Amino acid sequence: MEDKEESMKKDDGGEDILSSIESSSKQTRIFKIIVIGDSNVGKTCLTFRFCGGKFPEKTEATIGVDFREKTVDVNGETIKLQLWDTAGQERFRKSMVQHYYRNVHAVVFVYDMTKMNTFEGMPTWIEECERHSLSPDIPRILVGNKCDMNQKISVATSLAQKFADANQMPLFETSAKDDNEVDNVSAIFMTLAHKLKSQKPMMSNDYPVLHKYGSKEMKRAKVISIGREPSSRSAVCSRSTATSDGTSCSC
Ligand SMILES: Nc1nc2c(ncn2[C@@H]2O[C@H](COP(=O)(O)OP(=O)(O)OP(=O)(O)O)[C@@H](O)[C@H]2O)c(=O)[nH]1
Repeated sequence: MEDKEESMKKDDGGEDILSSIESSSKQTRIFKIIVIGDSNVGKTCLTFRFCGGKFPEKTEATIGVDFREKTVDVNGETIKLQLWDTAGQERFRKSMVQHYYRNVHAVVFVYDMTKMNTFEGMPTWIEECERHSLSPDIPRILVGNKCDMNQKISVATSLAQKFADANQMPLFETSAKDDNEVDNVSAIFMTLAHKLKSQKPMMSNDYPVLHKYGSKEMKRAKVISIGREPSSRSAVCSRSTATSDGTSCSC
């Protein structure tokens, strides 16, 4: 004879309830990572490379924020990284800045290895984080981008490493453009994912910002062209590398 409880499950939809309780307890954790730095350093290209797997053929200056997500596996747990690719240009940031810094779990600071002024701007970006009350304890990573342009590098690794050490963050030197650097680009975000895994969860239905500034609003906030052409340079990075544990070395 069929067990009474078992028959109730089937008759009154008990099985569905049980499985929905089970699946909600396994909800994917979501972590918000902001990517900041001066205009033109390659923030959009880095996030696109990580989430879309390739270098975008054409990019335009970001207005407000652009938004990408990637689901990754960290030691058997599926977590979602929500990347906020912010505008570098002051005039395109103003109205959105408050939103960037809300509920942030990690920060990626990006400079262009061929432009010293973008590296010199790093303290200002750190100060902006502090001004918006970001805890100094949240994981942060310093990224030197465009290492493929090895003839034009103006920010020495030793200098960047010193700055990274002084600010207690790992340094990655990489290229969003160079296909050989794809693993290093992933390593930036996977390093953060590993650090974040041990942190307090943010469940998908606890996260209104995802919906408000996600799919809908982000599409609207997307970019207009200011006529920037994609770079025509192509080079093989012989310079640097980053490893998944967040270290950086010169080769
Ligand atoms: N050579 C080279 N060019 C790159 C690399 N990453 C980005 N670029 C180029 O740099 C320019 C700016 O890239 P974006 O990703 O739009 O820069 P951004 O930091 O998002 O700029 P804003 O949206 O204005 O803040 C584009 O022409 C890209 O093609 C790289 O790794 N190597």
